[in-house]
Amino acid sequence: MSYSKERHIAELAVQRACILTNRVFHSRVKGTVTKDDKSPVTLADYGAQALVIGAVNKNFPQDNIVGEEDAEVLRQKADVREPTWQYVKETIEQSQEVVGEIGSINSAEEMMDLIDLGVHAGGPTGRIWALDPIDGTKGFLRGGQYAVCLGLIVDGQVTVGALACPNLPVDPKNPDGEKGIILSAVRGQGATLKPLLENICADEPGIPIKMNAPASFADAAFCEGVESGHSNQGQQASIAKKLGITKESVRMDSQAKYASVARGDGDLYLRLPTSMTYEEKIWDHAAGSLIVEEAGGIVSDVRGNPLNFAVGRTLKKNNGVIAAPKNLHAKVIEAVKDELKAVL
Ligand SMILES: Nc1ncnc2c1ncn2[C@@H]1O[C@H](COP(=O)(O)OS(=O)(=O)O)[C@@H](OP(=O)(O)O)[C@H]1O
Ligand SMILES: [Mg+2]
Ligand SMILES: [Mg+2]
Ligand SMILES: [Mg+2]
Repeated sequence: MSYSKERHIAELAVQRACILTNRVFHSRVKGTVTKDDKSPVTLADYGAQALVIGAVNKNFPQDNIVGEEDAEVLRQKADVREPTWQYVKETIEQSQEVVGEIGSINSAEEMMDLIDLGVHAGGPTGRIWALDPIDGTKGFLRGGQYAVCLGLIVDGQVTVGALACPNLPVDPKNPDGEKGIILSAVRGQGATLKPLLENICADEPGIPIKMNAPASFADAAFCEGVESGHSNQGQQASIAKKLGITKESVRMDSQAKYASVARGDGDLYLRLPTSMTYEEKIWDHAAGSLIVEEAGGIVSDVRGNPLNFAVGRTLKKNNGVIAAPKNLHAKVIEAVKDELKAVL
């Protein structure tokens, strides 16, 4: 199968969601709510989830969806529901040209029902879309990196991925220049990049991207997360030292890290667990990991095993994530295993 329709719809869906997230970012009211796990969610996360699921459901009504958010707060709190609905409505009005392809949403009730289609349990069979409506919500709130991330898992394997990164520069050599890129991939067909424009433009073909293949670690740069609670930065620094990496790490939020290594801004992505009981979520890695693999890299857990997307809403068979060029991955895993020998 070519999966060209799935890729096209995924690209349109994440682009439309970014119109909403951008509007919310530039407004005073973000409607931030703290979830049970103490992490933040904003009305932009809810609005983006409704818009993306609307697009998926219109085109692939039989498919299952695993989305990070649910509509419980919106059903209880009119002061979160109403502004979210206003943003969703305005975003659809502002992107009329794609309503024919990715649909409209006609009421706050319908918006909440769409958000709640993301409850699927995941698993080894069938077609399952994994959606992170805003990955890096903390980064989004800080004005840092964030991403709208959508992956299609077919019989347990990530097969299509689209990643919109509104705050990554179009030209990495000009970090203060124009911002916003969209990356996508289909397994076996490579990964591409194009600018994320204000007016949705999905017919533009993307430019194929390739990861770097640095000859040695002395030339390599690694990226890691910003939040010290999300990955073990101390151990990451120690691994970098063991490998002979001399450059400072680049810290950024969200799957923008996968995007950066996929297009060659950086070479490695290290995400060592802060706790061996934390289960990474499939929506935090589906799209990004496929894009890195299709750009020529290897993505694994800290033991070197492939990420297993077939076991539910989390990657419970894995710990941590390592993304590296093919020629360096085995050496990185050796250093990681040495660093973690007390717990592995
Ligand atoms: N303890 C722990 N360990 C690992 N990961 C965790 C943890 N707690 C939360 N999360 C998830 O981290 C997601 C954000 O990842 P980032 O790469 O942006 O983290 S970082 O802020 O750059 O460090 C974040 O995704 P969003 O909620 O979509 O922002 C969470 O799903
Ligand atoms: Mg979250
Ligand atoms: Mg996330
Ligand atoms: Mg999220």
